[in-house]
Amino acid sequence: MKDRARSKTYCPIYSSLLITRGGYMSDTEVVNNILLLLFSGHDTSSSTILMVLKHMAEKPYFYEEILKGVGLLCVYNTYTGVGFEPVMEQGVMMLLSVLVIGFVTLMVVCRWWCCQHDQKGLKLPPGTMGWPLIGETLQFLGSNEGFIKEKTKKYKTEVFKTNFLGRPLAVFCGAAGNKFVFSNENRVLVTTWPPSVVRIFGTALNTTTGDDAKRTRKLLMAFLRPEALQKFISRMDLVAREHFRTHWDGKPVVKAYDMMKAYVFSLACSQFASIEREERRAELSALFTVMVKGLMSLDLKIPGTSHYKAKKAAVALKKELRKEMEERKVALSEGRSSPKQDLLSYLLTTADDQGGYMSDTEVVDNILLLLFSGHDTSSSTLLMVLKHLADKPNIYNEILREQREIAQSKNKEELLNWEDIRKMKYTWNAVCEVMRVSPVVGGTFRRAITDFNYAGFHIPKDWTLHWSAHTTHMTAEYFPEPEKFDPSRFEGKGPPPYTFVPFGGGPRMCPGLEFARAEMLVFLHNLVKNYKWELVFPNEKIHMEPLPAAAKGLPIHLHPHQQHS
Ligand code: HEM
Repeated sequence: MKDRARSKTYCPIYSSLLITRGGYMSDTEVVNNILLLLFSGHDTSSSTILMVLKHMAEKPYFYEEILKGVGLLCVYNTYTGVGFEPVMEQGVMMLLSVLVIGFVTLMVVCRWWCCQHDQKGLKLPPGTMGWPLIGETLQFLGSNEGFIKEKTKKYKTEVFKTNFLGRPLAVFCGAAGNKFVFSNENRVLVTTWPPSVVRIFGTALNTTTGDDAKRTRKLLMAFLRPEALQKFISRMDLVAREHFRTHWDGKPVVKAYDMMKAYVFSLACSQFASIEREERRAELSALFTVMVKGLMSLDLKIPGTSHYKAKKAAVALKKELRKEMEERKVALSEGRSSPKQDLLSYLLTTADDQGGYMSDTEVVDNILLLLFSGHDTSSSTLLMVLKHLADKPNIYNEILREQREIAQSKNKEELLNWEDIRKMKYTWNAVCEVMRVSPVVGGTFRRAITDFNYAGFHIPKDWTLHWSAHTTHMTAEYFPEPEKFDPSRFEGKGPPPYTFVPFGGGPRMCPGLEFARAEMLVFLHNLVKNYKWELVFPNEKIHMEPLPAAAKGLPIHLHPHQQHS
């Protein structure tokens, strides 16, 4: 509060409220008093003026009395019913009109000032706060990409403000905005999620900050970094081959999105918790589908609503994962499981830098988070890849050429290895181009932990902040002819830093990037070398749930290559 006294430029209306008898009003008092004054200003004076006009119309010598210099008394008397006779003259009407217009203008200017400046009178980013309570939540959620594009075009600034879920939100635009957000974690901002999401994930990495997050990330990265993943590539290929044998081979039409979800979830189950039985994975997957669907919905605490169902599904999932964990502890103690078997064993047996171990709750919450991440992100990205490749035969043919070369360099039974993944350069560039034009995560949120300035604007503490992939990816300055699909953009050094951000950036960057890259490339290798495809419904609707999902499961006609040739 002392800062307020130091500020030289605060709004004149606010200033008297902020400094009183050597102490300061609390923020709540300030806001309540401003509300009271605006309310009083809104009705009392206008009602009085209304009465004046009414009496003027009825009482003839009212105007003369005002002219005699007893205006205030007249107003009072008029209000209390003491009578005058009407003498309506143009001069009085003008005087009153000026008063009314002046009053209304003052109110409008005050409202504008309050919207443009914070309590200290510092300049906030441009933008509108929408409707009371809901702000611009519906527009933001409805078309995140369109909303941000429109605002960026309108304000032409690196940051604009809006109101999301009843809270002020600053949206950072372009590479400079991304750089600021990704470089200032724990200094001026921290990652944030709605309380309903925090309650579901509990102690997992995405909901922790500061040293707790660093410690958890370090433990997870030991398992997810490229060096550690290398030995799992053959296992991924094995899962992929089995998946194609069971769900694709010999079928003329396949619901590709549903199948890809099953594939990535099988992999996550296998790599993270060695859950291998198909029926068990199906049970867990059904629970995940409910959880993911209601994760970001309003926490209404009413049975039947989607968040209520999501919470119940999360409780059931944690119960199942706890069972897996208890069985694993026994297996580890009896020597039936190795500490390196999968992520579950690794987290149970590996100490952090201080020699401490994750608690059981942390282990379960983090496995839940990784299974959740593995359940939807990569399958949504693959969905977009299949849609793009279906109508871009040139790109498909280049990928086929690369994948055939890799397949022909091995005998039929030999599984893929890390070196093969490294050779899939063109395929990865094409996937990157898909993620540029259709990123499945449009951006995430942070919270300001202190007041700060950005691009000449003041961002108050506790505001929510948002970085956006869509707008950056479609900026002609970074990606010439942004609408054109061109995988060669990623050749050589690729795009400049902070311009291509499908996995976020900085200390909160997606730790599953390498895992996702490997699982998507292994899948595409097995798909493209065997099949070409056509979309059954070329205009099939894509829903946001909250990640892109195909409304009908993306049915495709499969054309095996032998048939073609
Ligand atoms: C194509 C697939 C994927 C995409 C596009 C993606 C994208 C992202 C993005 C944008 C973030 C937020 C970064 C930020 O806030 O700066 C994130 C966070 C995260 N992702 Fe991924 N992800 C993918 C796959 C995966 C996979 C397969 C895993 C698990 C192995 C995973 C695990 C995580 C975790 C644990 C976080 C939270 C990190 C933190 O809060 O520190 N992701 N991901």
